[in-house]
Amino acid sequence: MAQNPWQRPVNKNLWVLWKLKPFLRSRLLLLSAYLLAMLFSAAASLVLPQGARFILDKGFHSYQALLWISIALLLLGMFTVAMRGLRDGLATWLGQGVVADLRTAVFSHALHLPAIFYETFRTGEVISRLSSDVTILRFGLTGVLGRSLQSGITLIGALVMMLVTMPQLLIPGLIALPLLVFVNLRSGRLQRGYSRKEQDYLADLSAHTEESINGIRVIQALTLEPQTETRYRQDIRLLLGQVWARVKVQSWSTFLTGSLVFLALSAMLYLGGLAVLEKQVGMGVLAAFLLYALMAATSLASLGELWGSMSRLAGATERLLALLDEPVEHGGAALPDIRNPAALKPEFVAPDGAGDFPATPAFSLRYPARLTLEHVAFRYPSRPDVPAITDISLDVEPGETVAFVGASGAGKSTVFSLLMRHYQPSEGRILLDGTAIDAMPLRSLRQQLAVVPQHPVIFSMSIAENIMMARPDADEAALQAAVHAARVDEFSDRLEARLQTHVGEKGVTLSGGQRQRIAIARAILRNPRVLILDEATSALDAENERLIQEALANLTAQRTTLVAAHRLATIVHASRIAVLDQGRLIGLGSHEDLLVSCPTYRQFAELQRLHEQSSELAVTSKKRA
Ligand SMILES: Nc1ncnc2c1ncn2[C@@H]1O[C@H](COP(=O)(O)OP(=O)(O)OP(=O)(O)O)[C@@H](O)[C@H]1O
Repeated sequence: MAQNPWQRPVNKNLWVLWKLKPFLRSRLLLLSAYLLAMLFSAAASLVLPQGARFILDKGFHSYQALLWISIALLLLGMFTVAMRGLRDGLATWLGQGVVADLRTAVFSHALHLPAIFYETFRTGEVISRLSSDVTILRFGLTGVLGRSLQSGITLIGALVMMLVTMPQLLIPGLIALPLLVFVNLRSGRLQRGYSRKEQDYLADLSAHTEESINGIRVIQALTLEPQTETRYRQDIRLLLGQVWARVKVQSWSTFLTGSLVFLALSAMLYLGGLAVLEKQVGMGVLAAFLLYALMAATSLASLGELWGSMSRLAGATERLLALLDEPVEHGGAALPDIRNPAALKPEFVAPDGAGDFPATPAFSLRYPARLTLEHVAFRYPSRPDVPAITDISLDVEPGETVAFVGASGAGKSTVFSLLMRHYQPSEGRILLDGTAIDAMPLRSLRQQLAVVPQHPVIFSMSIAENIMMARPDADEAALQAAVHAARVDEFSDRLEARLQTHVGEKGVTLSGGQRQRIAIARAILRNPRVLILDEATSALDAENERLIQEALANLTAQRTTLVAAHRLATIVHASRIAVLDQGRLIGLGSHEDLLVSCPTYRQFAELQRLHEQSSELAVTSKKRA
């Protein structure tokens, strides 16, 4: 995994902006039109002071001259504002387009980042980069392209015109110029540092906000509101500290550059006034010179701003591009090539293995898979000294159901994660029909599997949409069949909008068991070759579990199934049972065999029987009461 951008060395220069070049490449025509509009706009504003010079020196000689010069000035002014409008419009279009592409690239990339990335990188941080850094980029880029770039050209033009008009008056300007450049460079550098930290603190704040709002029920239940509020206040204080530091530098810089500019302008006015009094030049020439000087000063101020915003832009760009540098899942879908933004269009995204397996597989054309684990060992990257799985070998026949049994933390879910290729085994390999899963396109592999997890993730949409995610083009009959088989209709029929009922964020309006039923319906609809049930019925009551077990029995009969379960009722139906203990496979066989050969299993079965008996007793006495 690449270095966590959180700890990346701070980029000290603006070259990072050069990396945005690929995003401009696909917009060369727009870029050329923008550059032309900007050049015309700069040239036209540089001609305007000449109009003032003519009016003052020649305009008062005759009525006709005054009229013609005024008309010429009007036309020039209109041309200038037209070019300016065009420049701003094109700049916005260009800037927004670049940012939209970059944002899409980062989001697509985030979709393909491996599990380990999300273990070390807070989701709130990713969201903050995609929101606040993108906002900085959006406004910054549009501003830089809109005004500031032209300022550079105008500054050079104004200096040349000043040199041509009254070279001797340039001296105060030439004295002030290096000082102005120094102040701007210094403040730009300081602002960049503060701005980067500001964004880091903002990301921290977003991450904490997200964590707190997501865990609001736990916070309220543990009455942690005051501590959470204190942490939030601390985050805000840190953030404001950086903002204040940056604003202080910004204000000082504005004050110093403004003072220097006025000093230089006053000196020019005085020296120029002396030349007019001594009749060396006309009023018009001095007026034109002063207008150029003013133009140069405002351009310089604008360039100062450009330096500041380029610094902020560099920080935001660096943070976004850092995400793009993170390696994606091994064998993951083809990534959008940032050098080719055309690749960001949907048809280019994730073509990997798409043809290997149809998205809507007709089950009759399929066959159950053979699954083989060969000396598989694994340690979580975030905990490399503790083995999670040690030397597991297992051959699961096509259509067989193998139940994984073991204490909490024995490694059941880890085996499933390895099978889904969320992680790579540290040793050994996993084969599907004799092919190492590493060698398969990730998409093909995952299209053949379906997992019903212990804690299903439900999205903020309707029940039907949540189920259809498993197979977006399934027809109504298939949906209804899955809904019925998973007993979703048992609760959806009681809701006013039935399957169209919106379930709220993360399915908050549903019970744990109802969420599990939706997840089971997804798996039924997906119709996979290998079904993984990771304590899929743990949140169901006995009655519903019995009903769903029937549906699951139909489902598992036709495919290879791996089950992690605690309840004996589920386990005894499996063809074989794999007993795990601290990541090792310590027993494999039927329920009856293991009762004889595996003391750990015997103990487990005994405990389960006692547990189930006491649950039944509790239910019976509750019913009696
Ligand atoms: N993301 C992770 N990073 C580091 N260690 C992990 C991670 N996930 C699980 N582990 C560790 O790996 C071991 C196996 O965990 P696993 O979740 O596979 O157990 P399990 O048998 O499924 O447990 P349960 O029945 O409680 O779900 C445990 O010691 C656990 O702490």
